[in-house]
Amino acid sequence: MNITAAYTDLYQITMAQVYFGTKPDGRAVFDYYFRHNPFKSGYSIFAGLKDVLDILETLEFSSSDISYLEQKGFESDFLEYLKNFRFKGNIYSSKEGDVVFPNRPILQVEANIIEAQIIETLLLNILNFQTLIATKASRIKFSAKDGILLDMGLRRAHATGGYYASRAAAIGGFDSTSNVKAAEDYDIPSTGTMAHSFIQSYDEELQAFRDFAKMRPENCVFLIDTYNTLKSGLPNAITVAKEMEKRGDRLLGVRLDSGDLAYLSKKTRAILDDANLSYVKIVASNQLDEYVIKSLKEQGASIDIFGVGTNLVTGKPDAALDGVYKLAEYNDTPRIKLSENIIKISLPFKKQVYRMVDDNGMFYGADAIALFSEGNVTLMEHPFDTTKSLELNSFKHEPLLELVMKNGKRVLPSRSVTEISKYSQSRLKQLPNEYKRFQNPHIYKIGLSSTLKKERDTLINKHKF
Ligand SMILES: Nc1ncnc2c1ncn2[C@@H]1O[C@H](COP(=O)(O)OP(=O)(O)OP(=O)(O)O)[C@@H](O)[C@H]1O
Ligand SMILES: O=P(O)(O)OC[C@H]1O[C@H](OP(=O)(O)OP(=O)(O)O)[C@H](O)[C@@H]1O
Ligand SMILES: O=C(O)c1cccnc1
Repeated sequence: MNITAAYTDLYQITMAQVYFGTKPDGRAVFDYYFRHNPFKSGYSIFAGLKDVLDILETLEFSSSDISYLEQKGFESDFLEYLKNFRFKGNIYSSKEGDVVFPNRPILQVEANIIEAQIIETLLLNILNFQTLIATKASRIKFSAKDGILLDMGLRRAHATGGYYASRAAAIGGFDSTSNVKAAEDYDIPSTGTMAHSFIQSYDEELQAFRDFAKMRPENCVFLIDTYNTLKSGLPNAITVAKEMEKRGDRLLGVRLDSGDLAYLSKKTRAILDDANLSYVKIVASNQLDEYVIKSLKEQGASIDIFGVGTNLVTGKPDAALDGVYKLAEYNDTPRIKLSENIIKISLPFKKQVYRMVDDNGMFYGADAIALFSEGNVTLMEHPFDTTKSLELNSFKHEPLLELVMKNGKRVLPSRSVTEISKYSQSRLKQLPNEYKRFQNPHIYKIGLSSTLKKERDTLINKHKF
């Protein structure tokens, strides 16, 4: 997608002009984090990093952006600066695909304050959306278990968001997408079946299947619910599957898109098996989500492949991830944002986050945040409850934030969607099941090093009225 530096909120540019006029060399550290897991989930899957880094490496204001800002009254010396604008900062980030939790830095930007401010909106826009959809996809994968997952959502996505949704779905565990552009650009497997319109355009359903099977025998899947699933679609599919066998072809599957998917899939499986077509797979679609798929599994539905659209790409029922970008340090001095709501008080300083891993390689259920300069952490304190703390000496400490961009250039090669997805699955295996259940999942602990907590409390007291 062609994104220029004007892909931001106006107030970022307005603030940037003031910085330009008063402290053009200021250095800032900003934290990206979110406050709640979406979908009442016990975890989230971090996604969108590659797109952010790709965009930042070449981000510029176009000449038409500059003309527009000129009309808005921005001053000429500032516009000259914007003409040569480049992001030249450093980024420390969690790995894309990692399992992440609320209220701990997932990514930190360390840059000139003007640059760090201008990129805020695009960074939030991409990370919040992809993390939301990757988390949804991962929950659907959790329900589908070994079932294959197809993303069919582009038509129902929020306009061009469908492009990033398909990438995020693949990171969260989807096996392929119907979205040709996303598949092409991100090297995601693409697949597809057929629409009702194709069958409706023929006088006879049987002829529709015959033509399709002759011209597109590879990975051929018949949609069998246009007129009557068990009385018309399935018998016609079986007739054509037998004709395909005579030509040395094999029907890949049939798709159910309405009705009781548990009942129809079991009946369809039995009838296909009776016809010696046990290799023909059953695809199901129709407003599926993690709960419907879980229920279908519990009912013993015979579904090999789940096609999911609307509920995946819109992140239903949660419209957005509440990710924020907060100033933590300015010119090497710590900064804080206070709030009456203690969960909204930001954390000062450049930081590192350590994940506690037990002897079996499983996550213990605690991430500890420390000053970057501390180097490690031995005791983690509850952010506000003084009676709660955790000794960390018995765990392996995994630092989660790594330098991914230095002076505006990537320092690590970008990974393919397949690699990120595999990494995500392996990290989810390390997360104990109690954090993955849908109802009242265990709450993963986030704590502060004693030094960070003390420094934060000093700042709270300094700014308290
Ligand atoms: N056995 C089942 N258990 C739980 N949910 C199911 C089952 N079968 C289907 N569903 C889900 O129930 C919903 C049924 O949708 P709906 O009421 O629109 O019926 P429909 O069969 O799609 O009718 P239409 O012919 O209008 O498409 C869908 O979300 C579908 O995935
Ligand atoms: O239900 P979703 O999870 O959003 O999955 C995508 C839906 O989109 C298609 O229907 P549509 O009616 O748009 O076209 P069709 O004629 O191909 O069925 C497909 O048949 C699915 O039902
Ligand atoms: O390939 C399919 O079956 C498909 C693709 C998009 C939407 N609905 C179905």
